[in-house]
Amino acid sequence: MVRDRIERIGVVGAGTMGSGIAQVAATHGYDVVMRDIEREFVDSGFETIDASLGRLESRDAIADDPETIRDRIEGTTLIDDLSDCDLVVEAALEEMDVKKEVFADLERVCDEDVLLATNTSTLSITSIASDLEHPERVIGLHFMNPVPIMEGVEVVVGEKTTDAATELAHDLAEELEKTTWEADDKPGFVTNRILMPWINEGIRAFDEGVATKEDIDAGMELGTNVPMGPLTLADHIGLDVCLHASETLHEELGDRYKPAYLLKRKVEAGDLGKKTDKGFYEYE
Ligand SMILES: NC(=O)c1ccc[n+]([C@@H]2O[C@H](COP(=O)([O-])OP(=O)(O)OC[C@H]3O[C@@H](n4cnc5c(N)ncnc54)[C@H](O)[C@@H]3O)[C@@H](O)[C@H]2O)c1
Repeated sequence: MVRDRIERIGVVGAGTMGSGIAQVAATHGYDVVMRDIEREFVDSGFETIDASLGRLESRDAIADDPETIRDRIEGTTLIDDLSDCDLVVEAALEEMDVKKEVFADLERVCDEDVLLATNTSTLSITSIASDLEHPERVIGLHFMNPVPIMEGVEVVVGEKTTDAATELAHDLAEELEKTTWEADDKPGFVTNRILMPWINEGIRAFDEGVATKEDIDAGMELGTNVPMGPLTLADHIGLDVCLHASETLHEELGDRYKPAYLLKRKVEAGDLGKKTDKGFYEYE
């Protein structure tokens, strides 16, 4: 059973992602409790939120004024202040020990029917929930950076996650005007499994002198129609976050840089994509 009447949302971590999630939830009328371990991190989260709301207001992109939205967010350093939340999203450091500790604390302070979501980029939802009494209400709710701007949210379903928890995660993301897709609890899910080798290859190409960093980014932007090249995107994500994600994937998946077997096979079969009307998709 998960509670589906959501009024108050807890956010653990007030960094890049946590502050963004708190902001988006408050923008959509939810009361939010944003928790970090030190007051200075909570304050810095509020600074990020103020700056972002200011930019959005100047573009007429928010319905309420920034102050009204900000007033819906309560900052705290105490985990117990999350006890009256109807749902919690964890966005603390990308380290298994930290996540496990946070979820053990959440299980202690939150009611049994409260959905506990993690914003992890690569760590296993099943592992994060493995020491809990109620792993069935743990799910991945993987927001993208910057949260107020990016439309997509990846819902990651752990071994023990119930259908009701999965449905609620999709519903909440949609309430926040996001569009979801679902991934199984496999390393890197959909996004980072594919994105991280791409970013690492961009970094290697730069290091090996294939082109300047500007030309690598321009090549990928103009040549493949992505909005940002790998080096610019890595800077936006945070190089530490990229490193953690890459290390997890490396540990779990090994060498992912060889061409995929299915790619070779499709080429040999003459299924070259749009130009032959068939690649991974079919075209008219
Ligand atoms: N940065 C991205 O582009 C991005 C994108 C998607 C998902 N993520 C994931 O989101 C999570 C957060 O990433 P981020 O970029 O916001 O990191 P960040 O370093 O900006 O923020 C993390 C915050 O968590 C706080 N924290 C650490 N331990 C805590 C605890 N026990 N309780 C409460 N707060 C604690 C830190 O003090 C820090 O303020 C990670 O799991 C990351 O992999 C990041």
